[in-house]
Amino acid sequence: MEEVKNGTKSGQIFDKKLSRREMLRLTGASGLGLLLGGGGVSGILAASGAVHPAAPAPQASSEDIIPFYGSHQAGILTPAQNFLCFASFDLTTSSIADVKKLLQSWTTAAAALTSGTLIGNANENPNLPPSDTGEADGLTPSKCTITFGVGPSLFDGRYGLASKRPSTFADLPAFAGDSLDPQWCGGDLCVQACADDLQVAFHAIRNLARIARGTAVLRWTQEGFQRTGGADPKGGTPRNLLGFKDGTGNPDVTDAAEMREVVWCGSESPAWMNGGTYMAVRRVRLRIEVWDRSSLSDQEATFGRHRKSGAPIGATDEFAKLNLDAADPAGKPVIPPDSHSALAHGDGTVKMLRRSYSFSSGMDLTTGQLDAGLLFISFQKDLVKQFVSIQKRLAKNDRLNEYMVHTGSAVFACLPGVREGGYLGEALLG
Ligand SMILES: C=CC1=C(C)c2cc3[nH]c(cc4nc(cc5[nH]c(cc1n2)c(C)c5CCC(=O)O)C(CCC(=O)O)=C4C)c(C)c3C=C
Ligand SMILES: [Fe+2]
Repeated sequence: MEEVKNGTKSGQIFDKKLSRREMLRLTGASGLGLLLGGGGVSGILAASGAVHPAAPAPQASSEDIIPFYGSHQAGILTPAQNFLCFASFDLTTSSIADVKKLLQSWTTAAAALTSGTLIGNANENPNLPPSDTGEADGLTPSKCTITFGVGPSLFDGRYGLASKRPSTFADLPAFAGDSLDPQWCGGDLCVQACADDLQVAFHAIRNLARIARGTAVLRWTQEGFQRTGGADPKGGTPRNLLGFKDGTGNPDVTDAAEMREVVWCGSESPAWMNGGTYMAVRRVRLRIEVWDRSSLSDQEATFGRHRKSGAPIGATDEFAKLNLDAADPAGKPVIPPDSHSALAHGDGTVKMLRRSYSFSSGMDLTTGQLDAGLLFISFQKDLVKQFVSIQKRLAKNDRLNEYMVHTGSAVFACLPGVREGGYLGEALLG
């Protein structure tokens, strides 16, 4: 391993054909098995920090590239791309140095993946497993963003980080009606890869998991989708699987002051989270078979909005303000107080930025029903004041509860953005 880290020998690996004997000598006694079985060449490259972008894909144009480096991570305010591949990881190492090395390697790899270049420089050598798995070779970057977070469990006793955990950063409390399956919960690290092409997003997760071998393993994954830009060239608010426009009431991501108020952590947070944000993830299965049998007026009363326009009940403009005081001549509220929008809105002072994706993961073999729903993702600067307070209200009274069940839950601290030459989590682990 050491030999590979040092310049000349790694140069030999990449430039010259190696005999089997040379290969064994280079990789040490158990080396080749280790190389191929755990992490392969990209694992070695990752461990040595030698993951370098190759030549850009010829078709890549600037509109296809969302810059990876910046003061905040991409994939948070970025308008949601067509596809999502989400992965939660468990660390298997007991060494904080390994965690740091992994985040350094992920940083270099993510910069390559989001610019549409191959990972590593062992993609031509017939004697080595390629350092990039290749399925995105020649594809455009497709607006790929890769957003990284760390879970509360990173701050348990394993890495000496307990004193750095912000007091409000903990697993979410149990909510009424939760039916969580541990298979869809938690994680030490998360990676949210979004792109306008599913193969590009999948490629990102696959290669980051490959690089992590020996240090972290996948805990759970979920793919997601929304309507594509091709199917909706005007880019209206996407509809969820219940047929309703979802995202209308989001705060304006172009309003920097509002984003500082709602999303970005500032000086009130520990320095390592300055410019970061907290992510809440809930895997929500929708009872679509039940929903499909309910009347349009029941459906609209459930959301407090019209299905066709997305406007609040009683209004015609999708973006009209929710008037929760409006009443009909008999004094009955026009928007049901237990509708999803009314409860989520509350008095309008507590907001979050939602960036969810629909999912369809085959069927439940025991019931014959679709395992489909919403991978709810929200970003906020304070999980307790924002996500928890809204979800408590919803869990208790939301009309939508009849049609959904929360089966997975996780929270992550999405690290601040990375400057060129820096790495993810530098302020936490540096
Ligand atoms: C705790 C936060 C929320 C969860 C969980 C949640 C689940 C969930 N939501 C929909 C569909 C819609 N949500 C809508 C609005 C809305 N939802 C939340 C929060 C949670 N939703 C908020 C804060 C808001 C905005 C309220 C406001 O101030 O106006 C809407 C209406 C359109 C819109 O504003 O986006 C829909 C539709 C589903 C299907 C779901 C779980 C599966
Ligand atoms: Fe909602």
